[in-house]
Amino acid sequence: MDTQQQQSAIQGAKVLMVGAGGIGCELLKTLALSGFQDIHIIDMDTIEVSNLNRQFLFRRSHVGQSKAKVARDAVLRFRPHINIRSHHANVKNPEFDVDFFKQFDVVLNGLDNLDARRHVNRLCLAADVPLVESGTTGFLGQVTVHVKGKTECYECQTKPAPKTYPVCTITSTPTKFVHCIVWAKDLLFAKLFGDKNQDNDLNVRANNAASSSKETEDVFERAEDEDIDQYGRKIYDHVFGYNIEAALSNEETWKNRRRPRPIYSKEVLPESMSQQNGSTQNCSATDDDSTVSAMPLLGLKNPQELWGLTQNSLVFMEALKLFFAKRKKEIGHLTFDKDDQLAVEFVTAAANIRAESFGIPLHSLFEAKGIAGNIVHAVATTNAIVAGLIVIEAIKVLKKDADKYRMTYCLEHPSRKMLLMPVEPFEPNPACYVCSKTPLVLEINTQKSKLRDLVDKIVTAKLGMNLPLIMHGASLLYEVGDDLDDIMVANYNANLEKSLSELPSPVINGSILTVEDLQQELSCKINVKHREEFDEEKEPEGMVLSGWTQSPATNGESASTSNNENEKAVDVTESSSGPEMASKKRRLSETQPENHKKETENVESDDDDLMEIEHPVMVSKKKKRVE
Ligand SMILES: Nc1ncnc2c1ncn2[C@@H]1O[C@H](COP(=O)(O)OP(=O)(O)OP(=O)(O)O)[C@@H](O)[C@H]1O
Ligand SMILES: [Zn+2]
Repeated sequence: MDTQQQQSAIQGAKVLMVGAGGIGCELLKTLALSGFQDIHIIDMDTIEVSNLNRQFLFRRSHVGQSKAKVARDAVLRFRPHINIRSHHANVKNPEFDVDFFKQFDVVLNGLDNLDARRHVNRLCLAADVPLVESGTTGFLGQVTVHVKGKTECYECQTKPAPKTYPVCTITSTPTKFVHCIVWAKDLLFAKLFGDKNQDNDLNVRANNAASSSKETEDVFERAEDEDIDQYGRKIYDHVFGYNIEAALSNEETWKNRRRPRPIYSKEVLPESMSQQNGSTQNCSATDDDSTVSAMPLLGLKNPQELWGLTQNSLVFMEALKLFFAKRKKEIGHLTFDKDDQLAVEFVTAAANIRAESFGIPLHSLFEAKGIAGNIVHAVATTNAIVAGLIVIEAIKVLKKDADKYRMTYCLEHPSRKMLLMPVEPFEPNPACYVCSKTPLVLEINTQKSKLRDLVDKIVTAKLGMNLPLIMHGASLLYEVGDDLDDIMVANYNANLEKSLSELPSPVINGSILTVEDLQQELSCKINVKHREEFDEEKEPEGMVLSGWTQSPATNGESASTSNNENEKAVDVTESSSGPEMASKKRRLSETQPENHKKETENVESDDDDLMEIEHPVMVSKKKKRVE
């Protein structure tokens, strides 16, 4: 195809871009400059100050406005005659159904979360529209191409589960700062300011459980007339003092571990907090409650500075008071948000006090925020490179140049002098439940587990279904939708509370469930296996879903790259702790079988196990796409 034909393919194409953030801004600009003329953008977010350093289509005056709309307007200024439509909405909304997707020639993802990526993958499969998927994490990035029936879909390869920590490490025996952060944000912050009804393992208790000074259930409740300073000290003493003492009384735990030190407020805080320069009373009446912060009240300016125990204790108290004084209405509904300054201050301080107690090095607010928010600082250049690669692949897709499709990985360290590693796409995984409709196996205690557990932990969390429907034989057990009448809703709600074996159509060992999402046009079968016991640490969900494996046929085979210099192949494996590639294996492709050469390189991973990020997934790439 000559340049003229390529240009007309570009000009005639209708493109959907999902996400107008770091990658999206670059992508929209590159699409417009490459000659694309009909572009839809979906983004659900508004612009934040923290976006401005890299999302260059946005200015300070746009803060609070729709990303999709502002991005559109910015590009129309230098390409006024092209057609750009913006949708300030969640791509999971029902209006973006299969018919909506069918109008596009290609869909380009610039998203930042697995959930939305999976949803778009399913709609692209259902609408039979090619998808170019992307992601970046710092210096790492990737662009992959997914064409139904020809290449693997986005979900053909299992994604590494987010990093989790054993409950007892978090509640009783932290050894790293990240453990203290998880405790401060998921347990303490959630207990104080989040939904009170949620289960919470906050209370560290000795096995005899007798030594906690108070009825733990009551400690976190603040009585109407309770003085806020008293309340703050009570929480402080409970979580950093009594609970540590209670834990210490369990001698077994500390046989081979460093013993933590209980810390009480009277050791570190002045008798009266009003003696300090910080006090909520000093807050000016004009303060915007949503941006309220403890740091300025305590004369703390530099987020990169390391605070000592006393400063952390003061921040802890001050932040807690500010939540009650300024953000009372939100208490009971808050979840930790890395962009919520007061929440970050509270979590940093609490994590540091706990770290001090356990002899773990303290961290600055800046560092703590990065850990708590799973932040890997974005690199604008990686986004720009990835956006360019997306457009290159989109053009190949439009030209139907299937043999030229490439998945490209941006590496942090050169490998054979290359920072961009192109790999041929692979064929669909026959064991993929999304594109190959392979049945799944669920091991579950059918007598104890409720339908609600199945819906929450498997259908929603694992299978990523938005509007699920669950059937057993001809019996409809559960469905979600707007058009259900009251009787149906009541029936389904009643079913949710029943154990699987008590359902109107009992689900027992050997039962086969059909789970569907009508919006995603996805249906899969689940073979149920009854199992009595689950390992609390290793299988905390109390059920195990399997059957969705890497394609067995793909193991050990190589893939050729586009770089014909040596026809190399890459086998990129992600480290369990994050996006760093633990090892990269390259070998000569099938085109040079007599020379099968294998080498492994280690790429240094300089991060610890601190992230649970949703990031580009670098997995083993093994089998060539069917031509
Ligand atoms: N379900 C969704 N529907 C529509 N847009 C989405 C959805 N999920 C994520 N996005 C958008 O994808 C974009 C991802 O961009 P990016 O990774 O740069 O994140 P960000 O939120 O802009 O930045 P940061 O997370 O670093 O503060 C965001 O603008 C976000 O609103
Ligand atoms: Zn698949």
